[in-house]
Amino acid sequence: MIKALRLDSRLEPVPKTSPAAKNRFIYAHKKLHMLPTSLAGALTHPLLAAKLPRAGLDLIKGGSGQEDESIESFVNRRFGKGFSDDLISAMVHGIYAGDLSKLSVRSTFGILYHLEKDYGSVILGMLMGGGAVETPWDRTLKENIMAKMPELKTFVDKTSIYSFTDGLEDLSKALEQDLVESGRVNIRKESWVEKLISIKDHDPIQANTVIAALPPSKLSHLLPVAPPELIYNPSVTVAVVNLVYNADQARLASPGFGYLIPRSENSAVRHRGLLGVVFDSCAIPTQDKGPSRDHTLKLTAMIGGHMFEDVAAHHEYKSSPSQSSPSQSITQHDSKAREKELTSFFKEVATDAVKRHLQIDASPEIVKVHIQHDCIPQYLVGHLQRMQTLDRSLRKEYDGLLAVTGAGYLGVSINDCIKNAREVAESVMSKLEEEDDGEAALVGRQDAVTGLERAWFL
Ligand SMILES: C=Cc1c2[nH]c(c1C)Cc1[nH]c(c(CCC(=O)O)c1C)Cc1[nH]c(c(C)c1CCC(=O)O)Cc1[nH]c(c(C)c1C=C)C2
Repeated sequence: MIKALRLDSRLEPVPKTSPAAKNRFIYAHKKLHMLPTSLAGALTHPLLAAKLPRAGLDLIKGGSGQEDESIESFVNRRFGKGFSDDLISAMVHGIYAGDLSKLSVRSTFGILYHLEKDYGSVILGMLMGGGAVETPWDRTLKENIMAKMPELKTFVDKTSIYSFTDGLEDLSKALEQDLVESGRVNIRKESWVEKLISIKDHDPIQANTVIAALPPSKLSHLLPVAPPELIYNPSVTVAVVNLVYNADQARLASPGFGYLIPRSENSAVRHRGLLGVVFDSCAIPTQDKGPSRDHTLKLTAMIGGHMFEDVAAHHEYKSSPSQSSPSQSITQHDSKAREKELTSFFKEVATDAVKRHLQIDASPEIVKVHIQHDCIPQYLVGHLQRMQTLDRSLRKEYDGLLAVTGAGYLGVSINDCIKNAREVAESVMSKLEEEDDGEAALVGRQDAVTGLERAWFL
């Protein structure tokens, strides 16, 4: 897609050899520790040394036969209590901003679930090279892409992460421009969708099929019969605080991608919900093309996630102790005023964390706070089974007229979202092309496209 959108020249790859690729940290016991990059590294990590003997049980325990459970229960069962508190909870903060006691192990760390299922042991499975979860669609896509662009393998092998010159927004902007220029797509940004109903010969828009990329709970409001699976999972809110320091006054002692705060160190009170800090200037150094390059240190702190409401309530309670309870204080605040007050609180949390964790005493020259409401869906235990049920009900209730895609279903990462969207769009197109009368091809068939087909293979 990057090639098709002619974005190659704006690509900012970070090689696997760079400090950002090699050094990811966890803040625990008042200092930064390197995050392990492999299972062997995790098992011999100093933070886990005392727990290591118990972890060996994974080799002899056998599988549980459970369909799904929380990440915490899986890790405790296989490696012993305490394993989740540091490394695993930090990783869950750094991907889902989530609570590992609630998230589904099968939907978030599917590799662990499959290693246990296939080999009876995570360690053994890894040693035997198992675990990769690949659906038939993944295999075909990989084969097709590799055949068309063999040079991509070298890029993937050499690259840790990538962004674009003006950030990931470059991708959505280029996609929009390309679609509009093609003349085949009509983007209606100002239109408000009130209901999705199946009718024929009716204004204002007729469609053979609808592919909804809305968050599931938003989609549920538009449907006459909303499947309950659409409103099961919550999403978390994350406060993103960008900090810019003068590089003469602020240096990173340990260059790398950034650091994460594990559950063991965190609480709404002590670390005030800090999930982690990205070292932007070091993570993607080539992105800054302006005169500020090499003269500024840019950091991004992420706060809240599954702790957001607790942190906000605690802060509000502290700032107006006359209120009788934290929850009461939230409802009595006007939401705009609340957001403003929270913004200055998050600035303070971020600058204070940088001072204490990175020993940067200078004041930032620029601070920007964006509160990203409901930005990461939380796949709760049983998510995959619910997606299978949803797949069935979309077939039954909507006759193949409605397909779904987006972060709320089968993967929160941008790569997953693009892959799943491409898959559903291609399947819908090929169904329409299969028969002369495209509408007839999509309606009332068991092989209708729902966008959730892969839920049966994960
Ligand atoms: C401090 C909080 C967060 C950081 N990133 C995110 C949060 C909530 C969000 C996020 N990170 C990842 C994803 C999914 C994939 C994607 O779209 O790129 C999301 C939604 C990727 C990711 N980040 C970390 C790991 C181990 C992963 C998994 C894939 C990979 O290995 O790249 C770790 C990590 N995240 C953050 C930091 C500071 C950090 C490590 C030090 C920030």
